[in-house]
Amino acid sequence: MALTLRTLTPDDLHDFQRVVDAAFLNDVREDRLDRYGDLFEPGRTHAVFDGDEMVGGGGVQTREMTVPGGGPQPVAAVTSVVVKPDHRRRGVLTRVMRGQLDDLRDGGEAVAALWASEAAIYGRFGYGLAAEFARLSVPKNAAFHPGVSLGGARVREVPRDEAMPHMRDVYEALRPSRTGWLSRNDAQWGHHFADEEHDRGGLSAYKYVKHPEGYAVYRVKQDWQERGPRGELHVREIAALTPEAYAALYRHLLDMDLIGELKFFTASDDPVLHLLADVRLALRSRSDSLWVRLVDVDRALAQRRYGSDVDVVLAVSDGFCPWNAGRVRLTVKGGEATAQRVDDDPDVELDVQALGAAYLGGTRLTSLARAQRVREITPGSLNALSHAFLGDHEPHCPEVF
Ligand SMILES: CC(=O)SCCNC(=O)CCNC(=O)[C@H](O)C(C)(C)COP(=O)(O)OP(=O)(O)OC[C@H]1O[C@@H](n2cnc3c(N)ncnc32)[C@H](O)[C@@H]1OP(=O)(O)O
Repeated sequence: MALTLRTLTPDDLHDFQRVVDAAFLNDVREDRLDRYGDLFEPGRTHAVFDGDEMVGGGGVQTREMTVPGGGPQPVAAVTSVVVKPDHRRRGVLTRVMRGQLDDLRDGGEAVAALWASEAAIYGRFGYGLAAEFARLSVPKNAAFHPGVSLGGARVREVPRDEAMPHMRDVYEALRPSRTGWLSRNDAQWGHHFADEEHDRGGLSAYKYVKHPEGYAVYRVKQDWQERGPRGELHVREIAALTPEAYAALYRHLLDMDLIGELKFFTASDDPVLHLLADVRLALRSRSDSLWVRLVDVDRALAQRRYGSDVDVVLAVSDGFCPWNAGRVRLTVKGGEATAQRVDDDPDVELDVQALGAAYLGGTRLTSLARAQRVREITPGSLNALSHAFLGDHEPHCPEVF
């Protein structure tokens, strides 16, 4: 099989959408081929061809992602990585990853990030598990601890048209300080809150809650049982500028009549757990969310800030992007970092995958060392480095892209 790789032209977008549908086992809807067109950037979307047939591909969205202390920074948001079911395990994905990362090296973003459909796929390409999300389920009427203030502002259910501009303002105000949050253009806002019948998975249309300092968006699954209604309220997104607004929005959702339970996915350190008087009422599980790849280790390391001063030489290995391999001195003074290539003896040895995992401050380098993914050479250097990488909150990406 002679495989070739190239980026798309706008004329290829329908074919690419068909490959996406085939790969994700979706029904191909010819009338909906334009639907995601504005999410793909043809010049940044690679496709692999077997002769004339497009058999796989993968895209990059040009976005920003907030990094610890460094605010929003450019990120290559990798999306729609797909191979047709009859062309798998023949290296098509590997060709796409090669093309993407080579292009990024050439003046692109220093960091790439993605959500993985399966967790075993991307480690080999240098992506590390950088963030987790929590799945929470909280019963209706769960009480808050007695010190909680809901403030005095009114919470209102409003139409989508009224909610959207307010949501965008709140999101933008929060984004610079929320590690893992992404910039969203109009198309991405529209896609994230797409609300046609088949987007709903059997649930209601979105309902929008507005607080002067926050918002929540949810769907409902009705469930009329013999003992009374036990509907499910699925929170799509909740964001608030103040603790009072946050508590008021949750109180509104938790006290909704006809509902038995609130279900949502959120940051693994979501304060909602600590709002509850009885934390065990919240059933919770965690899973991987963002996978991060440092495309240019030196630039990426200098792009974020750190929690404490440190001066260590890292011996970095990188099998897939060998330009990153070598010794880098990371020096942090007052939170600001420089990363310079040196010949000095290394203090810590690690793979680029481990650096990607630690990058957002959500995965401790000390844990990675216990998992034999990081090796301390100079005693004490690992603890110092691990501590410096931690952020003041867990990274979270509220949007699967
Ligand atoms: C960011 C995102 O878009 S995530 C979405 C990813 N896409 C999907 O899940 C859609 C369904 N799956 C697919 O389209 C394909 O199976 C893909 C894209 C996951 C893999 O594509 P392939 O062309 O089969 O991968 P390729 O042949 O290049 O495999 C490279 C290596 O990864 C391994 N690999 C590929 N897919 C998987 C997987 N799902 N689980 C574990 N290992 C995998 C291969 O075994 C191979 O290993 P080797 O180098 O040791 O031989």
